[in-house]
Amino acid sequence: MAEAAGAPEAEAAELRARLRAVRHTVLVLSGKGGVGKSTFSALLAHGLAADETKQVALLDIDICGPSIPKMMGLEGEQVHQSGSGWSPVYVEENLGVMSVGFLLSSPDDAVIWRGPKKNGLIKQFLRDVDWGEVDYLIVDTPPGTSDEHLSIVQYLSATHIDGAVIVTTPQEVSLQDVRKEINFCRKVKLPIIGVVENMSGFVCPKCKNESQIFPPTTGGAEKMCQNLNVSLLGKVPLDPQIGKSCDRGQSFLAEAPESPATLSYRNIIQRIQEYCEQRHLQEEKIM
Ligand SMILES: Nc1ncnc2c1ncn2[C@@H]1O[C@H](COP(=O)(O)OP(=O)(O)OP(=O)(O)O)[C@@H](O)[C@H]1O
Ligand code: SF4
Repeated sequence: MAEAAGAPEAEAAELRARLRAVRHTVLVLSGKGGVGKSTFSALLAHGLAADETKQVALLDIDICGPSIPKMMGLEGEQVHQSGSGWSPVYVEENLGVMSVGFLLSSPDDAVIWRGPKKNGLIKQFLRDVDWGEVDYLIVDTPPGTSDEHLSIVQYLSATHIDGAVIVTTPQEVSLQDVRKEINFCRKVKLPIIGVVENMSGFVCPKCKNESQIFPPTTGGAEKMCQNLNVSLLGKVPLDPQIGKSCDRGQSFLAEAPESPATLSYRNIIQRIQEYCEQRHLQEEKIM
C-alpha cells in the first residue's frame, strides 16, 4: 500500500511507533447500515479472544452510531488516561475495546460532527490508545464509504492493514452497495479478505428446516463474489438469539455454541485467521 498517503511523515512515524506491536489489522466494512456489521465485529473479536493466548483489540470508529459498547457489555464505561495514552476498556484480560461511545456523556447523545473533527478523532484513537502488544486489531467502521474510511485507510497505511471483511445480506439492495465497497477497496489498494453473507436463511430451531427470508434475486453474495473474483468467507443464518445476546452485552458464540450461526461464525473466523497468518508469512518472505 502507498506509504501513508495523506499522512505527513512525522505523523506516519508517530502512528507506526504506536501500532508497532499490532500484528494483524482487519477492517470490517458494509455498504448498507443494519446488515450486522457491528455484530460481526463484536463476535469476531470474541471469537478470536476465545484463544487465551491471543490479545485482541476492538476499535469502533462508527462515530455517529457507536453500538459496540452495548454489544460488549461496556455501556457507561469511560476512557481512562494513563501516562502512555488512553487505556482501552477491557472485557476480558485479552480483549480491549475503544469506542467514541466511551466519550459520550449519555448513550443517546447524537454525535453530529463534520469531516475534519471526525478525522481528528480517528487519528487520536490510532495514535493515543495504548493497546500494548496485540495479535488482532479489529476496526468496526460506519456503513458506506465516507471520510472516516478514507482517513482510517490513509492513517493505517503508515503501518499495515491485513485487509477488509465486507458484511452484506442476500438482498439485491445490499449487494449493490457491496459492489461499491469492493470498488472502494480496489481504488485505495485495501486488500479484501472476503465477503460475509449475514442473515442468510433461517434454520428453524425446532425442525432444523431452512427457509430463505430474503430471497436473492441475482444469486446472492456467492454469485457476486464469483463475478468479482472475491472470496465468500461464509454465510451466517438468522438467529434471534444473536440480538438477545448482543443486547445483554454477552458473546452469542459462548451462549449458543451449537447454533448453526455459531458454527458458521467459527468457520469464518478460522478463515480470517488463516488469511492473516498467510499474509504475515508472505510479508516476512518479502522483507
Ligand atoms: N445473523 C443474525 N441473525 C439475527 N439477527 C442479527 C444477525 N446479525 C445481526 N443481527 C441483528 O441485526 C441488527 C443490526 O445489526 P448491527 O447493529 O450489527 O448492524 P450494522 O450493520 O452494524 O448497522 P449500523 O452500521 O447501522 O450500525 C441487530 O439488532 C443485530 O442483533
Ligand atoms: S417447519 Fe416451519 S412451522 Fe414447523 S417448526 Fe419449523 S419453522 Fe416452525
